[in-house]
Amino acid sequence: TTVTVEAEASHPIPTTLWGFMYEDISQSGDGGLYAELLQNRAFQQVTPGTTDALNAWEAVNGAQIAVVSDPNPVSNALPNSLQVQIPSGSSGAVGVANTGYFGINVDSSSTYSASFFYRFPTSSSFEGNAVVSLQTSNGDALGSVEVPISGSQTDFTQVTAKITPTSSASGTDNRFVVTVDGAAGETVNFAMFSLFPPTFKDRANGMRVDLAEALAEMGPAFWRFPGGNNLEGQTVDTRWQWNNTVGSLTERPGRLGDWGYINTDGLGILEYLEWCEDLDMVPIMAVWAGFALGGTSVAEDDLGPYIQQAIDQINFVIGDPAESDAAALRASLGRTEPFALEHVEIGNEDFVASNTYTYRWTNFVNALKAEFPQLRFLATTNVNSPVLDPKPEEYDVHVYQTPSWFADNSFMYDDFERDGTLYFEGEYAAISTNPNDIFGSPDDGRLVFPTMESSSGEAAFMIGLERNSDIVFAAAYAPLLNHIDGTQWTPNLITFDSGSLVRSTSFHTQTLFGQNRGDEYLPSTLPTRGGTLYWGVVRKTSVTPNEIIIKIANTAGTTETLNFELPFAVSSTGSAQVLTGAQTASNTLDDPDAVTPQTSSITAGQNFSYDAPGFSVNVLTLTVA
Ligand SMILES: [NH3+][C@H]1C[C@H](O)[C@@H](O)[C@@H]1CO
Repeated sequence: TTVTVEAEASHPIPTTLWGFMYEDISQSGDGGLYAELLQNRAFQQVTPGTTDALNAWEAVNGAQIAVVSDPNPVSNALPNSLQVQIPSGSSGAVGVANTGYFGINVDSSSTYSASFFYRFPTSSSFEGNAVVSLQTSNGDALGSVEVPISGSQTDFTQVTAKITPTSSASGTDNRFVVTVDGAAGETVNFAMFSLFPPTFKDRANGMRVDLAEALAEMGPAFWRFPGGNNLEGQTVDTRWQWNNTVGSLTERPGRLGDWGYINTDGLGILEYLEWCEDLDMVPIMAVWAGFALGGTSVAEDDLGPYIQQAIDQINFVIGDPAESDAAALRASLGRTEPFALEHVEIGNEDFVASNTYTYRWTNFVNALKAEFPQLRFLATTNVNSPVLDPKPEEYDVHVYQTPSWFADNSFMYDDFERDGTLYFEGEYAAISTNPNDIFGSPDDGRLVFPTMESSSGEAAFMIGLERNSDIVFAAAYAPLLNHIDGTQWTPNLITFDSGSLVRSTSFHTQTLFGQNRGDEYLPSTLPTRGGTLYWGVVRKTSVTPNEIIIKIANTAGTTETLNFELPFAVSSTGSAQVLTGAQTASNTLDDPDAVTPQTSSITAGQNFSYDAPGFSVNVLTLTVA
């Protein structure tokens, strides 16, 4: 294959092109990126007296434990507490243990911040210590600290403690334990426990370090949040609501998320926005748009309060504290300056409810555009179907398909009319090798981890997105994260457990694109539509001398030779970063580095040839002479 490259750029490449779609799915947030180690820490949204209410909690040494609706709760947002009754005649350390999110990683090089609220429902003369410890599941102490508690305390008060383990655990089957001396035979109510390891950039209430660092490696330019289906709620009342996710953790009620587990909302709108700044990402923020996933659409005449909530949400992000209560709330939480915000998405995947989106879109966008004329709003129905008023400036397009679909549709946007509309390829992934059952189970073709076949297919598609980045301003693989022990969707970019993570072959593909961006697109001989070999050429003008970056995807199993003919001289040697492996090669938690990008130097020059291995993603970097 001969590839002739033009000297004149066709268009600038948007800085926002490669980034992340995030939602709390498969414990991506709670139990994942959000660093809180305790599951069910505050008994949010559970029914007192039930077994489920005690999820992740166990009695220690004979304590009688139950979640109760507390007559004197720690807050109105957290009405439940854990009542621990120590039978008279007990002896030794008696209390409760939390098993975390399928385990707790304990590293002796870390100091852990523990806290809980307690009160004695009946005043007592007890004066003693609670022992707060990290233990292996068979009771070996890893670290512990004592905190004084008093029977005179009948209103909730918070105790905090730092635990520095004296040894690291061999695995993650560990527990957080709070006990008192059983001889006292007391009853104690506990509320909102918490256990944090060190966090990314040491932010309070922050992110798990290894996951945050892996995400940063991909060089993302944007962060779409809070969903995805998890924005929507199965019902109107359980939708994501920005104002329930801000302020003190004792003021956040949590909600039943759309993926079947309770969201603490400890990772809330302000934490998301600060996270965007920590990774130099622009937010693409969604507002709830009147449709709940269970099928309810709010009637047009009833949209007012929800539109106001969206206006408040946006004002929390960019408003003037002197003009808006929501912006004043932001300032009261320490952030006077507005955040950067340009794109607001109206709903999620409203093609499932396009019959009501026609009026929901019109009402939301007309109101929001009037309040925030500088913002651009994204529609989430199929492009121009139904026709929407006002005509959307931007659409969020999603596709989950087979690896070959992605190669076959690398030219999808070449055929789009250039009418000023911009496109966000907001979710895409090759998820199954079975075209007749894309969303099926692993024994019917569904991928559990990405493979070199799926990742090279995605790369072919991404090469098309980059060629069409005059109208495609952003694109994200989805979903981003999953906890191996609490997954609702595969494959994912990063799979993790309580103590480790794996960078999938698609993670490496995203990194190869995110870390090798050009500023402008150089047209070249077009790949064959429906073929198996794809390439694209960009120029990086932000460095001197400029760099020419050539991305190549080979979605077939055989090596392909490309002969490049450049319109100007480049250095005689260049670098090649190559991700390649067998068709079904995957990185897994058991073998996290089975397939990793390899960098080597290549012979280059104005005319040179390059052999792209079978099932490969290649990035060639040349220096203009
Ligand atoms: N159903 C998919 C599409 C939706 O937007 C996401 O929440 C889901 C997984 O990424």
